[in-house]
Amino acid sequence: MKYTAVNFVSADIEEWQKDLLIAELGDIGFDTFEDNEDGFVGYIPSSNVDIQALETLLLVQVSGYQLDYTVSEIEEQNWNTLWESNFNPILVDDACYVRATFHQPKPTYDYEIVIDPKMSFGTGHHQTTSMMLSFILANDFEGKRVLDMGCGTGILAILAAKRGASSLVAVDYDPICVDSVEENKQLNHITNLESRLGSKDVIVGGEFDVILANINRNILLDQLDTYASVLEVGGDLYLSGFYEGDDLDILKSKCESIGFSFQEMKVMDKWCAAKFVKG
Ligand SMILES: C[S@@+](CC[C@H](N)C(=O)[O-])C[C@H]1O[C@@H](n2cnc3c(N)ncnc32)[C@H](O)[C@@H]1O
Repeated sequence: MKYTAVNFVSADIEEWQKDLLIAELGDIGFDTFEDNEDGFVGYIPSSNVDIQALETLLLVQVSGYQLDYTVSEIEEQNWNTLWESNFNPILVDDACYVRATFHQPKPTYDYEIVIDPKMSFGTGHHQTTSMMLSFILANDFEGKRVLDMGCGTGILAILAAKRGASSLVAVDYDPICVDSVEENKQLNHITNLESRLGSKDVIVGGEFDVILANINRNILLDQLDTYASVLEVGGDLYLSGFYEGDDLDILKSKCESIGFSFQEMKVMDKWCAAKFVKG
């Protein structure tokens, strides 16, 4: 499988510039980013990218930051070895230890998740994943039917399973992520998790008590009506992948207009996560 990479060639690219690039490329489906020796790179499966949208975005937006960039296609395999050298274990809220297969187990913590992310997003290192894991740790999942939309590695569904969820559906439109969920559920001995390839179309008609969706503002806005149609009254909706401020206000007002009430939000480095309940 081929990936399209946009490489921002600058040794001293600022953190705020990276955040903006993540937000803007995220709107057209980029979800994997990393620093490398030449600068900052965003990746997307080539089959998911609209090259015209990408070129327009780079021309109109990114050139405004005066950043040089190159666009290229890479093979998935090249990238797999990169994350392995960069992935350190991470501890969330002193309770959930996330590690790769090649790290030593740490039985000291309440929950341990073993992840083999390959090309998928979701190791707990990104602020949005970390805040969603915090929500899962702090809320009741016992006996709940859970949907993890935009599941990446499946990390959120895996923690929800370990917190007692009765059944889980993990959905991603990227086949690499679906393979990754299958692999990660074995690594974590999870037997009640079903992975599905697709998007909001594959959940129509479903019934869930909890929805977890860490994607990005525009995709969430597009999918909220579907979430409302498959979530039970009183069910919990956790969203992330957007910024505090305007993004949050826009999502909040859309949620409230379709019957969700806002409960709580978390903010980490400008990223935001929010909990809503269906009225
Ligand atoms: C930010 S990652 C989140 C991964 C993981 N849930 C986490 O919290 O770390 C977003 C994921 O959503 C998927 N995605 C993006 N747009 C989607 C869409 N329209 N339908 C389904 N999945 C989508 C991407 O492939 C990616 O795996």
